Amino acid sequence: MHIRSATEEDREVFSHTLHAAFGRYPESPADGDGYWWSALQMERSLIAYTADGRPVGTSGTHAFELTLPGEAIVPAAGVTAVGVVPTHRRQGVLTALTRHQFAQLRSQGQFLAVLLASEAPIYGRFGFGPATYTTKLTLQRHRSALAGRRAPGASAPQAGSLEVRLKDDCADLVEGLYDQYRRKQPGALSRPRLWWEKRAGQAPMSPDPRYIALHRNADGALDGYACYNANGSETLTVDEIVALNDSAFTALAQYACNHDLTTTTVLEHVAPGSPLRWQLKDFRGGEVGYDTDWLWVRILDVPRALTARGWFADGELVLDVVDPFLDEQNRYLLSVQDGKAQCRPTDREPDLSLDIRDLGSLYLGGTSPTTLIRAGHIHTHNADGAGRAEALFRTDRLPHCLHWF
Ligand SMILES: CC(=O)SCCNC(=O)CCNC(=O)[C@H](O)C(C)(C)COP(=O)(O)OP(=O)(O)OC[C@H]1O[C@@H](n2cnc3c(N)ncnc32)[C@H](O)[C@@H]1OP(=O)(O)O
Repeated sequence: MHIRSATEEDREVFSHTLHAAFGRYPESPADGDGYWWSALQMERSLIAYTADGRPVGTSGTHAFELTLPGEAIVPAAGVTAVGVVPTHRRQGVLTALTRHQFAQLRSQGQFLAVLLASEAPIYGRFGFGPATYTTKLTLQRHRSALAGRRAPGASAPQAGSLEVRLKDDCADLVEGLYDQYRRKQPGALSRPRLWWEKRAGQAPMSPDPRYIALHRNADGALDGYACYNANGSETLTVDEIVALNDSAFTALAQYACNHDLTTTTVLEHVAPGSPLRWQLKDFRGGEVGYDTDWLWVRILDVPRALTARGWFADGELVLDVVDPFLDEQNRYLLSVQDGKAQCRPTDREPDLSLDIRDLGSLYLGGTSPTTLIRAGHIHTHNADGAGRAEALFRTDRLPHCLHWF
């Protein structure tokens, strides 16, 4: 087997090999806009060939920016289009593609890779850990009334306004709002221009017909949108609500739940920690479903990764990090002061011993160290290691990623 980087001329071969891996016939010729793979950059993609020249495996990366805790924005390679044709599975093709890809990424100075996993058991062995989570909230219209604010002494924000547009009539506003939102939201990815141009991915970028409810604050400034469709049924489905503040999110959710001729509203991609359920008069009015992992993180350079994010408590922790896939083991002293970290090799006794995949899970602040200690994945060497890790990795806002790729 040999692996080589693809070129634009390989797009058709790449697409057919990938689709064969999924057992799904391509919906259109490989160059068709409006399909998720049209935003793939061939020069960032790999193809694996058998010794006799048959293409059997694919993988690629998107050039994303990822927002870290503390609103640090860093490059992240979005691993995608991973597929090995059924006749060549379990012979190490993906393993070889991933080794090749990580070597390339490291040689380019990249320190983070991220992905969405088609199946959860695939990627842990390569050092990826689930780092953001998502839920689907289903609300019955008759149980979705809001309770109103009750914070003693706090004044209610001034009411904003809503406007309904066809998605294709306000694509530029939606793109701009998403970009403002993702820069503040830990765990969020950029949506590169190419995705909007190619109408790649899922709504609101894809050509699927949708309405957009735009929200403006009391001063008339745009601060959120909901992308939705009722499709003539009694269920209104909201693909995503993107809001620059909680008031806009609440107003858009309330709008979606109060739509005439519908009985049920499904909010896809509600962030863990969203205040919405707490705002309902009936706490059980929202049924949580599809509570699952979303973005997986692979750290390729521990010191660079840990010093890139913002921190919210001072402290020190010695981490013994094993990376079985890359056959590496290193011990680091992580010291945080005034929101900034230093991370250096050390020979001090460790506080925690952990696998690189578990460090990936902790990295964005969406997974508690205590949970992974209790699960038996992280070993703590002293009585206060868990508490110090908990205090150190905690963030001001839980990470969330809306982007599908
Ligand atoms: C980010 C994305 O693009 S997600 C999309 C991933 N692609 C798909 O789901 C398409 C359908 N599946 C496939 O194409 C293939 O089965 C792949 C890509 C998931 C795996 O490719 P393979 O070449 O078979 O993987 P490879 O042989 O390198 O396997 C390495 C190890 O992972 C394990 N493994 C691979 N796939 C799976 C799986 N789906 N579930 C559990 N274990 C798996 C193998 O058993 C092997 O374990 P071992 O080292 O203990 O023997």
